[in-house]
Amino acid sequence: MFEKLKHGLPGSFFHAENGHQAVNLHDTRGVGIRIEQLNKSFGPNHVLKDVNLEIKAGETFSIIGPSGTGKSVLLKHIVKLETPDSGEIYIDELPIFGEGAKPTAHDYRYSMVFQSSALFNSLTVGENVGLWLREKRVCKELQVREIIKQKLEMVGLVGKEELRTSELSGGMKKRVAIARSLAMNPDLILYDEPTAELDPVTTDELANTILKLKESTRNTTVIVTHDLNFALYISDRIAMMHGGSVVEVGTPREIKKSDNPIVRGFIYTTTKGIRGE
Ligand SMILES: Nc1ncnc2c1ncn2[C@@H]1O[C@H](COP(=O)(O)OP(=O)(O)OP(=O)(O)O)[C@@H](O)[C@H]1O
Repeated sequence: MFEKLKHGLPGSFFHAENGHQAVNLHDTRGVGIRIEQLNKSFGPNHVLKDVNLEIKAGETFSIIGPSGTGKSVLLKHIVKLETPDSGEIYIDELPIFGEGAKPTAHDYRYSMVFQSSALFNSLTVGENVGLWLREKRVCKELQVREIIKQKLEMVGLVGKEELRTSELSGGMKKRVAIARSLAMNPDLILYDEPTAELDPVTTDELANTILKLKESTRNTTVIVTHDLNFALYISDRIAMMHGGSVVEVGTPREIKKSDNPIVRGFIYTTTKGIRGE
């Protein structure tokens, strides 16, 4: 069954660079990301305009901004689902694109939690979480089961292994998608609009889940969201994108106090006038 599924995986939601090496399922480290002068156009649409950004190892970093401003496109470049027209991304100081980029030089694992959760409805919760482990045959079945249990516990879904994903609420699906991403102990985890389609209570629960995960993992977390309150609550630092460029970077406190009119306008429209402290 998993051989079949391998060909149907929707995008690279988990990936190990230097995949020929033995997978260490225990240690997690954060990776540092440096984005330099990144440009990307789709036909006449110049989406990313000289984007520069530095994300520190172990940070929870959110990229916020209005719809259509290039946040998801930027995220896709970090996981190489898109290739830039110019510029470079360095992960732990090693380039991932242009000349000098050697996939074998990288030894980090990354996974992405998509907006849609991208779960297999025909599989149970446990089977979805264990998919990568079984596909890559990284450990024995007994250990796979232990890891599934452990990761479900980490996202607050104890004892839900046998449920079909079609039976779950949107918030639970999101948690399963996170547990599945955690199964490989990623050094870098990326979320694309994690709160989309979630109600305020479920959004709050998800925020607390992500915060709690940071107590037990050392990975770097990058989140794309237009949900300002969510970003302010969970992030170490936030970048604001506008019109394809990064217009401000700072801690939640700095963002709330920013004098940048674009940031102020975004805060005003998304919080209906709640001003920074
Ligand atoms: N594969 C693609 N081909 C053509 N245009 C694309 C492609 N991917 C993204 N775009 C365009 O790039 C622009 C930025 O899209 P992106 O998805 O990054 O926006 P966003 O800031 O994440 O907003 P949203 O939250 O609405 O997705 C949009 O104009 C979009 O239509």
